Amino acid sequence: MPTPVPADRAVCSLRNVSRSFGPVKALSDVSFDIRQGEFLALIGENGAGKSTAMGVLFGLVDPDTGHVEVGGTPRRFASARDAIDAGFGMVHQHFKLYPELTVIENVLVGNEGGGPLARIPFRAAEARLRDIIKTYDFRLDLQATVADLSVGEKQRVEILKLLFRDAQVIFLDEPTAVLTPQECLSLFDMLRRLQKEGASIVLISHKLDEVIANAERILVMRRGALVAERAAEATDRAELAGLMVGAQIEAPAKVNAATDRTVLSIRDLTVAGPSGKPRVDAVSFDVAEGEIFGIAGVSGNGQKALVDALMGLETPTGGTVLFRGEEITGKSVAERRAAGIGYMSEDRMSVGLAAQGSITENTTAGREHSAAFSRRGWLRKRAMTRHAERLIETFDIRTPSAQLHVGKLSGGNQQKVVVAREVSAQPRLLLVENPCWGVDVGAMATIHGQLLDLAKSGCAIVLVSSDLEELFALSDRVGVIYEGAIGRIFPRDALDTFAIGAAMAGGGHIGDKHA
Ligand SMILES: Nc1ncnc2c1ncn2[C@@H]1O[C@H](COP(=O)(O)OP(=O)(O)OP(=O)(O)O)[C@@H](O)[C@H]1O
Repeated sequence: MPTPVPADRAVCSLRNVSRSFGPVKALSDVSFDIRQGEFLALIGENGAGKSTAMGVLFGLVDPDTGHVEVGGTPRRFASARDAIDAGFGMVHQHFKLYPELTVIENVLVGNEGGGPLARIPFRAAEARLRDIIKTYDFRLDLQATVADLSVGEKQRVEILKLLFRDAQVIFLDEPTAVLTPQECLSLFDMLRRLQKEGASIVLISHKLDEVIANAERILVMRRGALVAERAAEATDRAELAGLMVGAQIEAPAKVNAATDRTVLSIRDLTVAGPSGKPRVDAVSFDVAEGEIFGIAGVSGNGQKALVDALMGLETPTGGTVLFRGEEITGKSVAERRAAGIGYMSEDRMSVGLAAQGSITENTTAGREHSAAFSRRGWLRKRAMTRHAERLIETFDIRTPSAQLHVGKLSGGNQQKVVVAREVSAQPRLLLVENPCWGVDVGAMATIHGQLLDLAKSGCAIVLVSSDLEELFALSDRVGVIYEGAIGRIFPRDALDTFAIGAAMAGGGHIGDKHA
C-alpha cells in the first residue's frame, strides 16, 4: 500500500534524466515532479519524448544519466508489477483485457502474480469492487463478459483494475481517442473525483482543448527537452500549439471539391458476423469525385469490416460495390490497388508497415517494379531513397535518415510514413481509417492538408474516424455507423457534435439510409 504524502510533496519525479537512442536524443536533462492530488498533462509533438519519459518512470527504459525519485527517494522499478505495487498505474491506448472473461475475472486475473492484494478472498474482492463502482459511479456490471462491453466500458474496466490495486498515480495515454463525446465527459468526471480523493492524474494527449479543460498544470516537451510549464487557466490552444512546435499552426481550410461524378457506389453491402448478426448490415452510399465521405462511430461497430470489404480484405455476403461504374465486389486487393484504390489502415504495424523495413522500403512498398523505381529488372535504389527523402521533407517525418527501420520511429512518425506512402501513390479512391491516430497538432494539420489536396485533385475519400473534430474539418458528408448499419447521413452544414454523438450511441433516427 503506498504511503500517502503531503500535498506539497512530489509523489514521484524525474531528476535530470537523459536518454539517447543512437543519434536521437529522446530525453535531454528532463526534470519534473508529479504532485499528490494534481491533474497534470504532458504534451508535445510526435517524438518529443513523452513515452520515453513515462518508460523511465515505470522502469521500462533505463536512463543514460539521471534517476527517478518516488516519495523523495531514488528508486528504480524492476518491472511493471513493481510499479503497480508502488501505486502507479497506466491506462494504455490499447486495452489489455481478456474478452472472454467477465469484468471481475479480468480484475482478479492480473492480480494472481503477487502484490499486496494477491490473496484477498473472492467475496472480499467482490465487495471491494462494488464499493469502488459505487463511489465513482462506474456503471459497470461485474458479471458482464468483457467482449460485450462498449469501448468506454472496457476503459472503465482498465481503470477499475488500477483502483483495485490502489493506484495513486494514474497515467492515461490518449484515453479519449476511441470514446464518444458523452463518454469523454463521463471519463473526465470520474478522473476528477479520483483526483479529489487524492490520486494524481497524468494525461498524455494531443487534444489541446481537452488538456486545457481538465488538467491544472501542463508540461510541454519539445525534441527531448521540457520547454514550458503552464497553468491550464492561464493558457490557450494557440499558445500550447506554438510552444510544442515552435511555430504557429494553421489548420488547412476545407474547400468543396466534390463533383457530380460518382466514383464509389455501394448498395446493401453486407458482411456476415460470427453469431449470425451481420458486422456490416445492408450499407448503401455513394462517394463522388473530390468528395470526402466521413464515417463516424464508436470503434467496433463494423467500420473496420466495411472498409475491409471495400478493399477486398473481407468477402461480402450480400450487396454490390461499384468503382467508377464497374463492379468490383469480387475483385482481389491487388486488383483494387492496381485500379487506383488506396488504403490506409488504422492498424499500422500489422497491416500498414513493415517494422523491420527502412522508411525507403516502406514508402516504395508495392511499387518497386514501377518505372520510377526499376529499370530492366534492376531496382533503382537511389531513386527510391530520393523518393523517401522527399516524403520525409513534405510530411515532416522526424528521423535521422531514410534508412532507419520504421519500428524505431515514434508512433506519430510511423503514422506519417503510412500517410506519405498512400497519398503519394495518387489514388482515385482512398479508404482511410483514423489517419491522425496519435499524431500531434502540427502533423495533423499536414495530414489534413494532404487529404484535402488529394480530394481537390479529384480523389474520392472514405474517411473512418473516431475523432469528430477531424470528421467535421474534412468531410462533405458524415454517415454514422452503429451495429453495422449506417443509420443517418449528415450533410456538412448539419454537422452537430451531440446529435452525431447520440447516433453513435445508437440513438440516431433510422430511416434515411440511402444518401
Ligand atoms: N527503442 C528505440 N529505438 C530507437 N529510437 C527510439 C526508441 N524509442 C524511442 N525512440 C526515439 O526517441 C524519440 C522519442 O520518442 P517517444 O516515443 O518518447 O516520443 P513521443 O513524444 O511519445 O511521441 P508520440 O507522440 O509520437 O508517441 C523519437 O525520435 C523516437 O524515434
